[in-house]
Amino acid sequence: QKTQNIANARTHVLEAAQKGAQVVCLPECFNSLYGTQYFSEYAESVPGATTQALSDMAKEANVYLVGGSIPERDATGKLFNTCAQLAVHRKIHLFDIDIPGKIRFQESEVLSPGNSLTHFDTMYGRIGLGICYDIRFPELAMIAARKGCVAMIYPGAFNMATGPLHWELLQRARAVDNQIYVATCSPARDVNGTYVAWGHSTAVDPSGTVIATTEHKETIVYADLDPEKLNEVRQAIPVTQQRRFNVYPDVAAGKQD
Ligand SMILES: O=C(O)CCC(=O)C(=O)O
Repeated sequence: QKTQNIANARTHVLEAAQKGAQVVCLPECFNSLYGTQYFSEYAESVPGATTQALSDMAKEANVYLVGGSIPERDATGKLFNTCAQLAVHRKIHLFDIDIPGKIRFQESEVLSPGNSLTHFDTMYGRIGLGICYDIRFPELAMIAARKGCVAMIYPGAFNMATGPLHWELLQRARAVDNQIYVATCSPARDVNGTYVAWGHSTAVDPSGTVIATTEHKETIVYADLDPEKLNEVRQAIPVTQQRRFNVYPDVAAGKQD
């Protein structure tokens, strides 16, 4: 299954590149099944076999590749949900929720959280990373934007309960608050799986408009990042220059608790 998932990723990365994509993102847990019962079985070291395969396919396709995420096992045996290509981002906020009658999921039963923010530089601008549940925490995108990121990318797998409620809303919120692009990449929906993903990989522009999206089947979603659009939005509604950190010093200081 893992080998097949990696081969499938390679096929799609090459196809995306062939159609002109320059930055490509894979879904959350793209090489494994998603569920606390599966992470240990699929986990591997970073760097490891999957990250090597990602490097190879990025080179072959000649793209910047955001490697979705994979279950990672570190040297001490701890497990993480990790995006491991270009930059290593370990999911900071573990997905622990309990909506009675709908969904209970406790990543923290088996995973440990990452403890640092991640961004990387490309020739198209600086890009920030988060994984799925991380998108619910506006601080990541806010800090990324303040560090000059033009986009946030979130590999993610929302579900049938929270997907319709919040998936698009959160992307548009992160985009409009920070006047950046936001892109998400979800696994396709498998109704026979133990975790049924919402799908709907999407891209949102800095004005908060959805510029590309899809339903729940396997596909590739394409969008253009336009530096002019960033300037236009930031000049028209200049909130990025109008912040008054002296009025909210806690935010300015990046206060923890
Ligand atoms: O925040 C949600 O509703 C879903 C999050 C999730 O599926 C994840 O973090 O993997």
